[in-house]
Amino acid sequence: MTSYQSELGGGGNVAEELAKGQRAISIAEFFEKNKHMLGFDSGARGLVTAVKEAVDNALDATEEAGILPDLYVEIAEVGDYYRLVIEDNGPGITKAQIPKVFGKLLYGSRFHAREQSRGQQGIGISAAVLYSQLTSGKPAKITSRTQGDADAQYFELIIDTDANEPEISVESTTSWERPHGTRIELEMEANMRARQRLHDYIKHTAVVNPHARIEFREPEEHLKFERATDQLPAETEEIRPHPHGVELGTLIKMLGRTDSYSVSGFLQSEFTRVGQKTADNLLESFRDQHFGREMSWEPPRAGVDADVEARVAEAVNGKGQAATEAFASAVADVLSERSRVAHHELVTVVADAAERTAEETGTAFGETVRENAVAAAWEALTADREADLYRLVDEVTTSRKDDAAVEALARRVATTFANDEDGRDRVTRETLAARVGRAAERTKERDDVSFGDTARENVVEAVWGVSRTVPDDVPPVREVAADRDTASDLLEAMRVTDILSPPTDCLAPITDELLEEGLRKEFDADFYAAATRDAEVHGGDPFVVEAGIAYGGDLKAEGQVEVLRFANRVPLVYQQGACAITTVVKDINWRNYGLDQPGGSGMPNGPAVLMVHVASTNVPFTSESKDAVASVPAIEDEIELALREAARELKRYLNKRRSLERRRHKQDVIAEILPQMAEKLSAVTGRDDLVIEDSLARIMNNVLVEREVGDGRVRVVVNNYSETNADLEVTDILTADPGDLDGAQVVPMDGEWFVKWNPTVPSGDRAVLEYDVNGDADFDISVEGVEAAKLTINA
Ligand SMILES: Nc1ncnc2c1ncn2[C@@H]1O[C@H](COP(=O)(O)OP(=O)(O)OP(=O)(O)O)[C@@H](O)[C@H]1O
Repeated sequence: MTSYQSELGGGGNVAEELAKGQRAISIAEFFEKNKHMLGFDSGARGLVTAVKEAVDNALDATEEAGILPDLYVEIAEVGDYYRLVIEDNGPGITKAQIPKVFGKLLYGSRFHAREQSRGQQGIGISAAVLYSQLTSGKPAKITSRTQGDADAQYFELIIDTDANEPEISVESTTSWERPHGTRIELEMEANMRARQRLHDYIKHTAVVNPHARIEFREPEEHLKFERATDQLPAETEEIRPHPHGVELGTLIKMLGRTDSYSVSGFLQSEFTRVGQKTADNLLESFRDQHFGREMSWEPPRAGVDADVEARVAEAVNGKGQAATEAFASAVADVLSERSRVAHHELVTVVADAAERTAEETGTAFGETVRENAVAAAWEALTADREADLYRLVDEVTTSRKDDAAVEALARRVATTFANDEDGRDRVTRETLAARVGRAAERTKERDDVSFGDTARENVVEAVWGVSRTVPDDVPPVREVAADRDTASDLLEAMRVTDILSPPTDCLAPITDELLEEGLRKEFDADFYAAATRDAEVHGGDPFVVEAGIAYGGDLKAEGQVEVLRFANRVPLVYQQGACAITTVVKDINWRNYGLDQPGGSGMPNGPAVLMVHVASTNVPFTSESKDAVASVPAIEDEIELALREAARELKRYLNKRRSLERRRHKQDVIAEILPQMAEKLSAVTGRDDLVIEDSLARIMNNVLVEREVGDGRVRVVVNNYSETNADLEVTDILTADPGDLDGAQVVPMDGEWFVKWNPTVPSGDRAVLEYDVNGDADFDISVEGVEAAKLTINA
């Protein structure tokens, strides 16, 4: 580093020297030096990232255009470099846009759109171009043809990193066999050390995009993933942000930009799920946050010392006795009917009484008289705050509390209202909690009685519950935007108001069925389960988490389970350890769900694959390379819930499997002992051999199916020794025609007859299924509706 220290004593101006070297840095220059941030840290990884960026874009573009994707990905060695070609059958890119899309970082169509897409920042493919030009010095070659165009456009370009602008070397038209789509050719320094990851990425992309056809050719292998469905993922709609989870800075920015004058209009036009009713609720909460609520008090009973009527009458001057009395009694009458009255309610009561009295007596009660009347009545209402608060506190604190202590606490809280200069007994919830807290501390110090957190919270809740939201007008948008505290009050109101979950038509989850289907296609296991959660919100963006589990079968039994991570249908290949999905997997106690987990935390072991998909209009990644989901608590919670949902099914399956295994073991033991006992018994008693199948089925509480054949009559006898009713499907396959049968379905097929019954056999009961056959016949029976381990067939 250049040192200016020696110059300090010489009167030189270091800041000015430094200023000479200070200049703006273009984003392209920045990433040229920091390519690892975009996932281009090595040749092996660079290749995976470039493929990923181009394939993600191709899938986004085709889906957006409603086209079933047909992709071709080729990696070939050319001299010292690798050439990467990616072709899609998407809508193509217009001639004017091609240079910017590929030759300018941070240029794209998705950054400002609240809609689920693989691309987010407009940096991916231009970063691949940058990496290729840096390592090979060769330009990117782009061919693109839009629908209906006779020719395709062809460009060769690099990025001018000083300016972050495209530098075009070739611009022409060309013919191309694809009627529409885009072809990208990049040459780069690379290697195939990450072959497995590359294969995994393509394979898993095919799994979660069953509507795509992907052909993948690399130096050693040529793979084709045919499409499994012609169904495109549900079309997504762009949405506005959801009020839950928006951050303060964003809110202030939105307030500054909106054309709305009123906060209600702003909320309704800028956010999703806010209609008139929700906006009203939200404003009510905003008022509570911003102005505080007004405490309401029980009106004094008529005739007592604080008589409202007398006080009001006293406060009125010069209106004549009759009118004054009529007015005072009108006020007192209405108040006496109310259980509680807050200051602004009193103002209305007085105004109404004034209007009515004026109509009846012809005497007008102007502003000053009304104000005096309000002040007088308010004095009467608040004359004994202490007694009122005592009743509230007493109701919500345990009966074990000493009466004097409750009184002391009530008195202290009452004093805070009395001392408040506002005079309307207005208080925010936060201030109220602080006041109750202080009063409780005092009561502890002075009276040695403690009110714990719960008691304090109950008192706050009781007071807040009887306090009234004020009718004041909320400030207009421009005032909210100009004051950080007011904006923060609005934000808090947005957070606490119940608002319908965001619409999910901006998201395209895989769905639990397809997720399970995908796992089945990919993994040979014994058990599969999947769960899709309802949409939630983070930072104003909706998201859905899905999880799937495959277990057993051919899955590797030793070592840790495999975790497949997906974000917006894109497999995440790198940085597993830094991903919120991994963290959540490790934090779950998998022993509860029947998986082995040394030490009770960390990655579980065993023959299982865990799959998690996070779909959102804005997936928060840990870095620009989009390899790992960031630790956002709302998302982590949903990942956990989705995994647990699927894991509960795994647990049920494993429990059942274990109990069946135990049963099978018991049955094996009995099956071994029983014949020996029967033999001994026959020998001792000298009787014929005993039929033991029946006994075995009875001991094991099985369903026993036996066949008896005699004189052309076939009897299939079903004995249900189990403890539950059995809904069975019994199919007898025979080599002779049984003719038409009552209660059974007969289907002839290739010289065989399938006779099918659907009997329901109650627990402890039996069913007899009969038919006739002519001549000899072979039989083969199959029974569905009861697990193999609980079935004994003797037929
Ligand atoms: N194959 C393609 N067909 C049509 N349009 C494309 C294609 N590839 C890229 N685009 C357009 O170019 C834009 C920029 O792509 P880029 O990969 O740089 O960013 P992105 O996909 O929007 O976001 P991210 O940086 O997260 O990948 C896209 O938003 C899209 O509009």
